[in-house]
Amino acid sequence: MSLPLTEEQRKKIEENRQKALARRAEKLLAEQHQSAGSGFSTVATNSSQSKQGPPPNLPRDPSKPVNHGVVFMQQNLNSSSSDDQRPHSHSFHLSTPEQAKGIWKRQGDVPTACPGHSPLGQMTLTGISPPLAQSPPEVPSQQLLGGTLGQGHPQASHEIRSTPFTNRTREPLAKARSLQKTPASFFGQPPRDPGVEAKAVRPSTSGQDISDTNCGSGSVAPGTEGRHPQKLGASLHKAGSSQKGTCIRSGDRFQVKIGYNAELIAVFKRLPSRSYDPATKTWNFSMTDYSALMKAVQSLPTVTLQPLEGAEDSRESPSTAGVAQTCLPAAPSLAFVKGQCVLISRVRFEADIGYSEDLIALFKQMESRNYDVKTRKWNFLLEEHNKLIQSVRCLPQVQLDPLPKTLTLAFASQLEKTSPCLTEPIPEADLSGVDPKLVSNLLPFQRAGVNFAIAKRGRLLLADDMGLGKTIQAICIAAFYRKEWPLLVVVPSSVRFTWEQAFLRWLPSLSPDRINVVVTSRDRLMAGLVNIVSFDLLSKLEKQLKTPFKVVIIDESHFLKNIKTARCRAAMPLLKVAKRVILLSGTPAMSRPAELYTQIIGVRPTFFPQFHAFGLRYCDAKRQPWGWDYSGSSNLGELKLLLEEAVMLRRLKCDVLAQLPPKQRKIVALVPGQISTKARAALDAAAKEMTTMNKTKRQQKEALLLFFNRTAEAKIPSVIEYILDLLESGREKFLVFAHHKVVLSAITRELEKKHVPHIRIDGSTSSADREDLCQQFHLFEKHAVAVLSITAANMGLTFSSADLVVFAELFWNPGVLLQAEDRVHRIGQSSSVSIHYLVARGTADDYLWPLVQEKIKVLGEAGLSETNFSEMTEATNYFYKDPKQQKIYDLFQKSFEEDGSDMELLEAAESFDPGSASGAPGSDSQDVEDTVDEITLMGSPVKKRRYEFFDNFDSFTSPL
Ligand SMILES: Nc1ncnc2c1ncn2[C@@H]1O[C@H](COP(=O)(O)OP(=O)(O)OP(=O)(O)O)[C@@H](O)[C@H]1O
Repeated sequence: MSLPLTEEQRKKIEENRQKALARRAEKLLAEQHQSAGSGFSTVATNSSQSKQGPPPNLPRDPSKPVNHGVVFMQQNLNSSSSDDQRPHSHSFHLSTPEQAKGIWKRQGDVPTACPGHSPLGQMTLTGISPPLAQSPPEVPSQQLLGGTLGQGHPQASHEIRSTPFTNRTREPLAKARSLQKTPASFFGQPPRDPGVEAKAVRPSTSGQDISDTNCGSGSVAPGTEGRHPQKLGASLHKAGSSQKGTCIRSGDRFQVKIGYNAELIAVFKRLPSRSYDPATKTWNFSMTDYSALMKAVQSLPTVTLQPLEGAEDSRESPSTAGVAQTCLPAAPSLAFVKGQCVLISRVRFEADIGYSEDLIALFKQMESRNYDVKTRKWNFLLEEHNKLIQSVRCLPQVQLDPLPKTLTLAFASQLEKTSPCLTEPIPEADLSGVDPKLVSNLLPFQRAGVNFAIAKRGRLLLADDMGLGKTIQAICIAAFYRKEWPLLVVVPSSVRFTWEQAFLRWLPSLSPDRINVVVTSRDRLMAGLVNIVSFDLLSKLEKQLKTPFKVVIIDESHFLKNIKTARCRAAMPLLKVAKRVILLSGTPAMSRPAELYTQIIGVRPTFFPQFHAFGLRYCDAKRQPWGWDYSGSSNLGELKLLLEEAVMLRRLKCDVLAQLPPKQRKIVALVPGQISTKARAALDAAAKEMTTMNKTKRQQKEALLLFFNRTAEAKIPSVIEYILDLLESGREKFLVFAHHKVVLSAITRELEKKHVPHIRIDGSTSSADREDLCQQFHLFEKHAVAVLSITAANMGLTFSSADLVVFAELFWNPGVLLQAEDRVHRIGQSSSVSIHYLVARGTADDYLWPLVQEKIKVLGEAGLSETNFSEMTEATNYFYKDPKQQKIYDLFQKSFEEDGSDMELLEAAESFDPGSASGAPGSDSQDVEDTVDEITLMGSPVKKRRYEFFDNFDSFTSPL
């Protein structure tokens, strides 16, 4: 076993070795000069050219021999720091700026023509990239980095792969790599002493060598010349055989992690700030010695040191700034990092970017800096955003994208502020010009909503949860701008008349004849002061518009989510020119942020003028073989902040529950236009029958029953349309009560067709099944509909997982209706319950509804009901006052109140067959089929089945 060498012995050996190397290098230099003089380039030069060919556009003076400035001088460590004494050889110069420019342009095409421009993930002698600061403007940095595939910062390399230059750079790179593996074969010579090879091609660091000229950097700024690339040949040899180590920053010093290497240790020992840590067995140095070390390492053929990440650092070592500039190969491409600023609160943004030492040094100069240990990201006050971005632009190896312009505009006040203020109070709007009835009825959160809208100058997306009273708020906001009317209200067709009722209810000052409900495409869109139109009719009528509406309300604005639809194409131009835009939706986006885009630009047309920019930031846009995929989501926190700041107001039911009544009832006035001609004729005939004189009591009741039954069949299409609108609006779970089997069947058939999960409970459902179905409904995850018979499912069942009940039909006994409502409004229900009564004008509903209201009132007076329907609904003026109508109403009232004859009526209803002219059992059902087929909502024929209304009869007839 031999004893380890002493330090002195090692030193001696090393010195001898260095001398030998220097002698061999000198010898080689002489040989090279000889061959240059005879018109041949160095071996390396020849090889390089022969493999890659001369650059196609490279201006070249054929009279000048190509010499790659090969340097053979042994580097003197003692003088390395500032005084580079290596000889230079410049036998090829670009003499004109055009030549230089041409070369830069060529970089992407022939990257290895300038081998030193192959940037590195780790610094070896393979060549050092020129700093990006030196890059001519027309050459993207990625292009310059083209040779770093897979070696640089992951993001940077990703960028490179996605550029068109990638393919062009791959081939030469592959060549270069293969050269690295087999340098000898590349040079067409047997392997040589790597040390000699390395030195043989060492470029000058103080002057311009051949690689400078090839890269067109003929006029190099003095301070940056040290960054010039090394010769390919030298690096190839070194990369193939060197021992690899890393420099690691530790406070204001750095340590070198590497295995034992005698040459290196000799270098270490010459550095004044050296210190050896026996615990970690590593050497460490002051930053002032960094550049000297790196330069010295360049001359060691057996060592490759990965530099400090992001090291450039003339700042770090002012005393050796000159050294760093001349000797230290800067590492812009090595640590190239790319990222973006992202908003994280109303007043702060974070830098979402990879690690860069320079960048962190810069972050630390920001007064408002804050490091989030959880996200491991730095964040700052918005007011420092512009300053930070400007400073980062000085770091060539960093690309930090600023916040998008839309955000800087939306948060302009925060960007300019000197002291942050989290919430600025929204001023109380002066509503003295609005009908007092409306203003006094606003709940506190609704009033706040109106204030918000007016603070936003009447342009907003009011996205309150369903049932929170968006209608009353929208009417109030629009009324605030009444001087700018006529007003346009665009709504789903099933609620056109509900809106009319709401205007009548809340704005008594508005004469009913000033309201224009557009029903057909022949109607005029601007006939009223308030014009209510469906989405679909709008797209047919918008051409009528000569002057734009200044105030526009869009109900269920998520109907505009698809920019390609006719409804969206019709509405968007109107919103762009309108002064006030009030969008209403309880579910502005049901599945992805892309759905919000049209609504955002509806409110703020200048935000994200290109959808693609929006898609990239918030929809995680990805390029696919077929185009861009915008179905994802990204930066949602920022999107929410942007919406809340400038576009949207959203309150959830749970936020304002204390202000809400336990039940909110709403009358939905169904569109008469949707009752087919046949159904209308049948209804008219039934109504006429009722008013015919000289009828026996029995005949009167039969006529009434027929009218009731005809009403059911006439309402089917509108009912189904309303249910589908609810589903489209994102209503998740709700109950639909109906009385006639034909209605229940039409609904379930449609739900089946649309694959909507649902259950059905009617008189034919056994007791055991009822419970199971109830459970099934609870377990449905997303949307689901329970289709229930008013009389068979109004008791004993709990559906508290829903908070909406829809009555597709009215029933003359309000007790039954209240019981049905309470399937949802019961223990276990934590929300305010919404109840929608679908009422069709010109049908039996005209009489049933006032009857129900009247009865409830009586019950209330008797202390038997807490509910007063008329206070909570719009349709208080529903009742027709003409004598004929009055007669029918009286008939209804009498028939349903006299001698507890519900049983008799129900029996008659049970035997109703919608297809029969008389309503008598046994007739075919062609009539109702035709009715429904006309609007293609029903598929199969309605088959008559026995109704079993009476399994709950006790509860039905018993008082509340
Ligand atoms: N301040 C109020 N005073 C009296 N009734 C109100 C008030 N606010 C809302 N309502 C009633 O509550 C019911 C629900 O209101 P509205 O239809 O406007 O809710 P919404 O938010 O539009 O719900 P959706 O999204 O389901 O359409 C209506 O019958 C409405 O008249």
